Amino acid sequence: MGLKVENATKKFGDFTAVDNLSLVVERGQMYGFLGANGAGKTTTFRMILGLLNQTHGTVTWNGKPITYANSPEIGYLPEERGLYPKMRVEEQLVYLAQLRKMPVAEAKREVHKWLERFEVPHYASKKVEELSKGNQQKIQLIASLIHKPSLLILDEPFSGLDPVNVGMLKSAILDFQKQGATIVFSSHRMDHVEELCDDMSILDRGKVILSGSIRDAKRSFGKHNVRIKMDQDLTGLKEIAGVEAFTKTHDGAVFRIGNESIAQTLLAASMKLGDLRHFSIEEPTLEEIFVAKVGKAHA
Ligand SMILES: Nc1ncnc2c1ncn2[C@@H]1O[C@H](COP(=O)(O)OP(=O)(O)OP(=O)(O)O)[C@@H](O)[C@H]1O
Repeated sequence: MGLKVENATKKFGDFTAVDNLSLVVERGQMYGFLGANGAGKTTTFRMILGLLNQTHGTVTWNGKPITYANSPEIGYLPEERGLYPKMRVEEQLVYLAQLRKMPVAEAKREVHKWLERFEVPHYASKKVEELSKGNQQKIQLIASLIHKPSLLILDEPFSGLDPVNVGMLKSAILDFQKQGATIVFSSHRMDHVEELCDDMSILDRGKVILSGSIRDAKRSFGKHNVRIKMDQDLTGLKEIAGVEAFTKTHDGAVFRIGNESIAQTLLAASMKLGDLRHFSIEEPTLEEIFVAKVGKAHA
């Protein structure tokens, strides 16, 4: 059960935007969908939602194809956003909830609950076009989940938001997952995906090039980062055999190593330079894995 995409392919003329893509998202999971610009994320979402017909393949939600009948179970925050600029916020959200079979009184209660939660209760009677981009995004998120869907698909939900609003939307999405929803979201921000998801897929030119748990991806990547904080210049240590990358930071440096034994060499060498304030061996970040995998696929 859950969301199952099997061998989905989408061609636009001769161009294959999504190529034989398969993925499974278990019920209750928060799943990250990553890929460079044009990799095929939005096209995949549109196929899942039935907004685009796939050239081949099948999509099911809890064992059934997604059709008009089960569409109230689904929520979608589209990349191109889809609010009516001239319509007032409350009127619009209630209308959208009703389309997904929610009774008016309940929809009104939910609208006010969400506007309060997002600290914009006074926007209920404003037209969408009067709101800033970030505040429109809050309304768009409310529109996608007000009817309490069991599957929520979010295309870049945090783009264009300031850090306070990112935090607000993240916590709302996490709470929604805790209530049992299955959530799939795309993002170019690997740190958001790392923070929120256990599992993910990385898409490149329409194909899945890495998928599974983020923890496994980190373990199998076989690289570590050594972070050293000290006042002395650490540039010379990048010449140590086994150091694959070196990044200066405001308070020291980070060294990428392919073998953990190099960490001991770095520790000994840095202690010779002076007083060490901090030394740690860190897992690779999802961003490093993404850059390495997508870069390798293009080499
Ligand atoms: N209607 C269409 N007709 C022709 N080509 C299309 C159409 N929609 C998308 N494409 C192409 O399919 C590819 C995948 O696009 P898609 O929007 O799915 O990528 P994406 O991963 O969502 O990108 P981004 O991160 O930039 O939003 C792109 O090369 C795009 O130009």
